Amino acid sequence: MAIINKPAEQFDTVFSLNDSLELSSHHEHEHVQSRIFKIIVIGDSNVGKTCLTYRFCGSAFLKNPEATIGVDFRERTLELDGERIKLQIWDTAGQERFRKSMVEHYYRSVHAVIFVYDVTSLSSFEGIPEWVEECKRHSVGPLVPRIIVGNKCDLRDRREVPTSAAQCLADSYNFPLFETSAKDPAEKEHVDAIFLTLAYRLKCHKPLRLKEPSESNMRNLWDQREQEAATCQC
Ligand SMILES: Nc1nc2c(ncn2[C@@H]2O[C@H](COP(=O)(O)OP(=O)(O)OP(=O)(O)O)[C@@H](O)[C@H]2O)c(=O)[nH]1
Repeated sequence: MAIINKPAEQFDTVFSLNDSLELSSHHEHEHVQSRIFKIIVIGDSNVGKTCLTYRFCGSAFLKNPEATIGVDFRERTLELDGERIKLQIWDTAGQERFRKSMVEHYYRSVHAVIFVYDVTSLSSFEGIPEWVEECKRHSVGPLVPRIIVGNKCDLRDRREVPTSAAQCLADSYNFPLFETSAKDPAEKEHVDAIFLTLAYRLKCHKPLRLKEPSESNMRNLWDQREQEAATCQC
């Protein structure tokens, strides 16, 4: 199952699997400039944020992911209607102790947000409003596109969050809702659709060329992440 709703005023283009679309690795055509968009993926620990981003950027299902410490960066370049769009995806840590020093970085200059919950975990779904609040506290404005994603739909017998409840919540925020599975290979296109929906939305509404974060900024973040991993007591 993929796109559940599509409120027109929030998302005037929702990616359809029939749209013609070219995807390319970011190693190709390095000389061609792309517009770059930062997307953060947030939600409770263990809901599958890493697996979803890995599925989108690397195609496969990541079998034994470790808890994210700080942040992991992945990116994928798309060609949409002849324009190159680079999605820089920030896979954030769900565990509070691994987020602490990074939170400000997550939200700085963010272009879109994906909230993830696990359909087999009611508490992860009930946590979504708190994640929405956290975005607000960090000044993520109302025009920043947001999507709610229910992951792990392959675990049909263990579902705790009915689609109707999720739809209700999504409607209350006027965010699109997707349900999918990072694990089920048949859902790969639907995982793509989540990111592509955002890419289309960003492409159509952000005409400015955005600056890519400098190499040194990215290095600083990585250094911070390494330090956190080294001092972690777990
Ligand atoms: N059955 C099933 N398991 C999944 C799916 N996605 C992720 N998992 C499993 O859920 C667990 C957590 O996945 P992660 O992607 O590491 O979760 P996360 O949200 O990034 O966790 P943190 O890094 O702690 O925030 C792993 O054991 C995955 O194998 C899915 O779609 N279906």
